[in-house]
Amino acid sequence: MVGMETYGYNAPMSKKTGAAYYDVPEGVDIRGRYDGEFAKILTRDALQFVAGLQREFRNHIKYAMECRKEAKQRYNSGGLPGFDPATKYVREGEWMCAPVPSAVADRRVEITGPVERKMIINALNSGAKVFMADFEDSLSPSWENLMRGQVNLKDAVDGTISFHDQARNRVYKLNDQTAKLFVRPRGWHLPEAHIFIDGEPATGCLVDFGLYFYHNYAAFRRNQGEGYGPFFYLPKMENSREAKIWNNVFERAEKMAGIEKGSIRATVLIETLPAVFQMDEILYELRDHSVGLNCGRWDYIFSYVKTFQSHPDRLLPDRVLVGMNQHFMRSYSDLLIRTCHRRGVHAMGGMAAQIPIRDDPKANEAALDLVRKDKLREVMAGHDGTWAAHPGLIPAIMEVFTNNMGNSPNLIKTVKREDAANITEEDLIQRPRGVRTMEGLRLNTRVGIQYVAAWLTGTGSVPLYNLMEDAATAEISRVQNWQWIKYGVELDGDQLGVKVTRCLFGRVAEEEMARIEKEVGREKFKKGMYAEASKIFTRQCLAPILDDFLTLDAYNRIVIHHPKTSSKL
Ligand SMILES: CC(=O)SCCNC(=O)CCNC(=O)[C@H](O)C(C)(C)COP(=O)(O)OP(=O)(O)OC[C@H]1O[C@@H](n2cnc3c(N)ncnc32)[C@H](O)[C@@H]1OP(=O)(O)O
Ligand SMILES: O=CC(=O)O
Ligand SMILES: [Mg+2]
Repeated sequence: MVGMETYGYNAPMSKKTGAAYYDVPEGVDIRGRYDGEFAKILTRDALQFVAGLQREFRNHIKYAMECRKEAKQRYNSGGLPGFDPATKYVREGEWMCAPVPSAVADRRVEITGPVERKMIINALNSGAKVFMADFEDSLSPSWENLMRGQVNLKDAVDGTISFHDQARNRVYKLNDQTAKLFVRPRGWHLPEAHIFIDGEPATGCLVDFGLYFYHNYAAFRRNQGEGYGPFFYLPKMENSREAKIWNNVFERAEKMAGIEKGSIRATVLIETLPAVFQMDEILYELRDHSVGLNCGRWDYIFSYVKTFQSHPDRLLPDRVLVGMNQHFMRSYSDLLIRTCHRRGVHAMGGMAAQIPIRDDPKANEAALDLVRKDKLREVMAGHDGTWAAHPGLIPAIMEVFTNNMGNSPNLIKTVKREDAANITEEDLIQRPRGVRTMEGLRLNTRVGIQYVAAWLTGTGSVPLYNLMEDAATAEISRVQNWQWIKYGVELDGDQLGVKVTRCLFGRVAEEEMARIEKEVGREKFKKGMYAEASKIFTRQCLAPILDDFLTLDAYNRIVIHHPKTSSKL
């Protein structure tokens, strides 16, 4: 029998097995591993709150997911996404979002990263104005990662977080001045298979939001938000009806906490193609709770392919060629700026994928230069701030924004971008230009497999070939391969007339696996999950019907139920 102290003081213990289990409210069942630290998060009251959210909103969420399917069918039958005539009055109406709280008026550089303990401390200390703590693109959503993430965030908000790196004998603690914390829960589509509510897996984002909100709203408002908060980033929405659900979730949370309506604030990532036609509508639904929109450029590219999966006339060139200089990407960023500033909130830029290259000063300078150029384009266009993937990039990005923003904390009032009012539906979906090459196919495959291998072993963002890779960038590799195979595209950049076939892809996948083994070394390759990753990735690239998300299939491989030590339904 395991001792009580291992499990935390008040843990209920099974008479039969002597094992501790979570104390859950009626209808809630926890199937994840028991841990005394997790039990401080998974309290009866916090779970009651999450279950309340699930019960109130589950039918709305199901309906919203059904609507996504309907829209997909329309696009798959040749339809194009566009502005909704029924909500013209919202787009043309004169209304404003609630004023931006002063605690987050200045967001010129935001660092992002998974909710890992050391990274949270480093990010909060990084000198960035905001830290976006991520349960999404950069986190592999294992039970351990999610629950440790909640523990870490609670300690961070309390100000007590520390980390002892034993190998380096270094202790990490928070500085006096830290970045403001935003938390990004998962997207609506992801279930949390370790928590069942009324016999069904909980909605992942309601678990992330609910547990974090419940445990932190009071301390956050005291220590971070100057009376506002907590603050959130909301990912992967496709339609304003999804924003409306979030708005209702926020109102319910505020009521439970007894705090003013409009306390919670959120920035929505515009990172699906359908959502770019709904930006006003999304802000409108969240107008009491909004602090802007963000150009989630990587998922946006993924969504372009997904939306046009049945449109062989809109195939992507090599992934490296799909940047912000493509007309459809620039139009999206410009319209986002105009929309946000017209409604009085931040228009945030996106992530440059470059990271510092430690062992090659020349390559490092070239990477930094690309980041500077990308950020200069953003600030000159009117973005109020942007994302950094790594603390080493912050000084350069800060300098670019500070030198070009004047003295104000943001550009909301000063850069209106009225010219962007002329952006048309066609501008927003214009075919990307560029060539396709064998190296493009190979790189997608090599990156996709290595990313999935990392994800299966608990790491959701990795450095690969000097770039940051996460779930969004890996999705581009997957769907681009799928699209090229499905339509048998010619690799026109190589001038060899080679067409992408299932057979060619099979050979490429084999050869790239051999290359990965060589690069990572035989030992690591054997111990890692490369074979499983290759199976998942290649199956999805070859699937007759495109899977909606890479991580939905892979998720089944990281779910670990512990029926003996968990709670009882
Ligand atoms: C498409 C999107 O959604 S973008 C947003 C989601 N993606 C992300 O947030 C990616 C965030 N970035 C990362 O995860 C990391 O930077 C990686 C994986 C790309 C590279 O990480 P590493 O290989 O650890 O980088 P590196 O070894 O250079 O790190 C140096 C130090 O910086 C820290 N660091 C690196 N990135 C971050 C970060 N984003 N936040 C905080 N600290 C960081 C490391 O922890 C390390 O700290 P230490 O010196 O105290 O040990
Ligand atoms: O979440 C950000 C993105 O680019 O995707
Ligand atoms: Mg994203």
